[in-house]
Amino acid sequence: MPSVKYQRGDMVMGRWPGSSLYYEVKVLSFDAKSQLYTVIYKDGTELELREQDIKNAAGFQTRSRSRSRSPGRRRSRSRSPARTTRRTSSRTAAAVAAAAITENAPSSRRDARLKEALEVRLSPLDQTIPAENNSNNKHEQKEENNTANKVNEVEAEPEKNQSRYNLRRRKDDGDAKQAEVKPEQLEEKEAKLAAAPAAIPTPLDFGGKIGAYFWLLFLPAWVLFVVLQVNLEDPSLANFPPPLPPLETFWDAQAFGFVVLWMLFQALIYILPIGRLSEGMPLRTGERLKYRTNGFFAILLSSVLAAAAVHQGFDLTYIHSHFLQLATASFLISALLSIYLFVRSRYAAPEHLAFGGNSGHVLYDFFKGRELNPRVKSFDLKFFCEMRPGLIGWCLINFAMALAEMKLQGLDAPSYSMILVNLFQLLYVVDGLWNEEAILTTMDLMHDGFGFMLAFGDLVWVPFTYTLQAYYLVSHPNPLSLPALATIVTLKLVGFYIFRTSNSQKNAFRRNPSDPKLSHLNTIPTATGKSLLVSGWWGVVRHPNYLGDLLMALAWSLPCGFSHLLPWYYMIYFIILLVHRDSRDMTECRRKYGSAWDEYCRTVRYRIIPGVY
Ligand SMILES: NC(=O)C1=CN([C@@H]2O[C@H](COP(=O)(O)OP(=O)(O)OC[C@H]3O[C@@H](n4cnc5c(N)ncnc54)[C@H](OP(=O)(O)O)[C@@H]3O)[C@@H](O)[C@H]2O)C=CC1
Ligand SMILES: CC(C)=CCC[C@@H](C)[C@H]1CC=C2C3=C(CC[C@@]21C)[C@@]1(C)CC[C@H](O)C(C)(C)[C@@H]1CC3
Repeated sequence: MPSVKYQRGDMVMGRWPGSSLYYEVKVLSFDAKSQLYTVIYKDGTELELREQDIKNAAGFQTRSRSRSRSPGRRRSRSRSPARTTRRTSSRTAAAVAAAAITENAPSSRRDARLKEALEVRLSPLDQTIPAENNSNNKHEQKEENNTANKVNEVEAEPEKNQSRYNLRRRKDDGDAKQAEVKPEQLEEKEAKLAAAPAAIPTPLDFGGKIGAYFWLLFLPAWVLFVVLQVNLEDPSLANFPPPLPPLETFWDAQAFGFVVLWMLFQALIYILPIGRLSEGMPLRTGERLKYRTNGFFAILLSSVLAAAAVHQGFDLTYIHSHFLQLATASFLISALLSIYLFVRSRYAAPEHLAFGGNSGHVLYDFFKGRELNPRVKSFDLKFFCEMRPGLIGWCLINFAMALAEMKLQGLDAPSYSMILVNLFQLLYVVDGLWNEEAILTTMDLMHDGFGFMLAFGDLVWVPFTYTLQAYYLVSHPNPLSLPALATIVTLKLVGFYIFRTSNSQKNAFRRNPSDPKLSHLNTIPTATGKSLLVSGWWGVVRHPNYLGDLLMALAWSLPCGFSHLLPWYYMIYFIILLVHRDSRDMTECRRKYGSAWDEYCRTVRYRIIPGVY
């Protein structure tokens, strides 16, 4: 080692990056080029530190009980960033370190330190991950996991340490004078580190606080607008403001009753001990929740119920004639549910909140959702709402629109356009329910809190705006030529193929990275222990599933023709939604995977449309 301040073998105190915690470490080497020391903590964790993050052990006061213990040794009372246990399993070291600061620093210093902590980058050390590992079928052998579990392995067998991390600041923070806090003063607070990721400030999505006000007002207003438009002979954006019906027409006790009954019926099916119990992805706490994935059974039973109702003489066109009242009832239920979710989240343990789910802005948190997986016993509210009442309701409403079209147009059978829209969307929903387990690896289930956005999205937005094409066709017939029909069907099938195979590929890989069926795919390892697919569909664009979904959306609008913009609403909304979702996901993945994500983006250059975007 060249002549530098600390020599190989020196026992010194190393600052845990982004925090004011110092632990005893041994210097392993110094890299003159990067000016970084590689140090090893007592639990076997290796990090790269700058000189100013290292102090002579002599400068620290000693107390026999705990001073010289490494983070990994303080079993009983504290957890260190370096030795997060399974309770904190999916947190990156940077996140943990950031949480440490929120707990330890007085508020005046806290912001500056948090900023610094969030600028820490976690990336794999090149020398521990040979270049050929980067992209040649080396799926990680274990269940996808994380820093914490790796660290646990390290503790058990330090000599087999495969998980080194290189923590560097993105920007040099110049005068980062850290108040030294003695380790023993921090023990109790450290114990809380595992629990506080939601407290880490993350950039606010959706326009932040002001955006939340806007969306809370705009989304219901937009649903009202389109629902009122679709009834008009000539729906247009220019009809603004639309003629509002009298206030009392919005409320209909019977419609409300039907919506409640529908929800209860779906809830009943959900709790039936029929169908698989699937495991969700590991949570921060290391826990894996179980989900009853009997969605396909639910849609079958719902179809039987619908058929029985028609058979018994129930006129399903009621749904068409009471659309506004049913939408109002669903809106009320989603609003009540959102309030319940917000209130219960105040009592939720911090580790149960979504990352960034505690911004401190009441309205923003209410909108975005705080709790990640709110459950009443084993009843998972987010999973249920996302997959059942709204999604299956969407098909029921479409079917009712087909009946309404026949009734109003005096047809013996629904039009081709109506049949296409019904079949295409039914296929989409049935596929989603058949592959219900795959939703457990989507953003909504893994990252997003459950609040107004999703409650309203699932219970109002999906059933009452995704059905607009069918509703539109009831009173705006659009005959289709055979070539047009064949083209639309082909488009739908191509889109569906891309959508399904790419989603299944990712889902299978996340569930079992060493699945032999995927062994031909190349991957990039990340410091979290998870890898990223870099060939197959996920090597074509970064969101192949969005591409397939967009092609399908196109096939849903085409049968409605080009006379009005309204049936194209879904397509336009969907482009905006997916582009925004892609950028949210990029931010989230960059946070999680650091330089490995950048490498993925360099390798797979386009986001959704190859060669275009
Ligand atoms: N009809 C509708 O209204 C909507 C439909 N959708 C559809 O739902 C489906 C799910 O969408 P969504 O949840 O947004 O996104 P994805 O299913 O694409 O999930 C994104 C996550 O996948 C993982 N990932 C990203 N890149 C890779 C890679 N190269 N290799 C392995 N894993 C990777 C990351 O999570 P990690 O690494 O943590 O596993 C990332 O956060 C899509 O098909 C979408 O089209 C979505 C929204 C609305
Ligand atoms: C503007 C607003 C209120 C947005 C909320 C967005 C939600 C409507 C969507 C977010 C992700 C969704 C997914 C589906 C439906 C729409 C929402 C809830 C989905 C269940 C549709 C069926 C698919 O097969 C799917 C399971 C992949 C999909 C998952 C994401």
